[in-house]
Amino acid sequence: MDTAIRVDGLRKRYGDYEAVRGISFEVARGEVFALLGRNGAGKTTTVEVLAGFGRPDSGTVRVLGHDPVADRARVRRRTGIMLQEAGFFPDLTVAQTVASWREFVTDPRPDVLALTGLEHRSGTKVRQLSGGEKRRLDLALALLGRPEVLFLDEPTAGMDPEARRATWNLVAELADAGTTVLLTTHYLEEAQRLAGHLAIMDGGEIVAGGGMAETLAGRAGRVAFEPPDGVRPEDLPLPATAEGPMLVVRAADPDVAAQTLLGWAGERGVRLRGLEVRSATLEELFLDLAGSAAEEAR
Ligand SMILES: Nc1ncnc2c1ncn2[C@@H]1O[C@H](COP(=O)(O)OP(=O)(O)OP(=O)(O)O)[C@@H](O)[C@H]1O
Repeated sequence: MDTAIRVDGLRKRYGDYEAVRGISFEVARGEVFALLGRNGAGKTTTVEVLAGFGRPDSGTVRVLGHDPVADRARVRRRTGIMLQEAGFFPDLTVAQTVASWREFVTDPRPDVLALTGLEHRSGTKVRQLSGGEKRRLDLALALLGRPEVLFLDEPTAGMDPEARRATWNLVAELADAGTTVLLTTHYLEEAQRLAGHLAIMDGGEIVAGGGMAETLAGRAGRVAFEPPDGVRPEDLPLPATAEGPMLVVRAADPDVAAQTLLGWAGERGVRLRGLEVRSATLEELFLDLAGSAAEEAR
């Protein structure tokens, strides 16, 4: 594998508290890798170490083959960073902000405001931008230097659904063009759409991870429908449980289960109202893991 990011046994503490407890993972070039986990899991700490803002207490990290602290200048030139809290000058306009950053970049990309849908806000002062627009400006700045590796820490937090989707498309295009992206997010749909690989952190450790498809494979999907009049769950051809107002069948292949149910319903002239068929989602995996972590803590 052509590795862009390598983390090996990384540990990082704040005083007595160990926020990252010996994690290892690799990200291939041109891949989107999602680092997921509850608040306080250690994601931002990991990204900050990779971005060269802090040294590992033990373990090693490499970005494009370099130590991000010892080779800071070299790594910075080839990476773009969007952290959770961007420091802007509130009285500069969007265009002035971009212009001031361009000075630090050789061969800056000219189209970053168009890419992030901010062209119409060029003349607006940063203090007047909405939270989601500030995230977009931060992303625009991260893209100025045509980075080979992009660190995106909760990039779409606060964005409206349209801006979020536009950002997903942009990230996917960047990855298609060869950019490596390390993404943290609390939007599991975002991770599921964008990332080829993922790691789920909890309490500073990686508790699940691997390829997105493999991680979700073998987990049950679900078929849900409103209970048909006069039908008891035990009459159905597949075991179903009541979840709120719906009956739910869990199955490794939900499409096949739905066909079985529809065939059964067709033969009896019964309608399956509100039918929903869904593959396993990352959200379900995440909630299962969070549930088992909470149980272990008890
Ligand atoms: N500068 C700091 N000093 C002390 N403790 C810190 C510091 N930064 C983070 N922590 C603690 O380290 C742990 C991991 O924090 P981190 O920000 O890496 O988590 P996270 O997974 O990014 O969370 P979130 O989803 O809320 O952004 C948390 O318990 C946090 O309180």
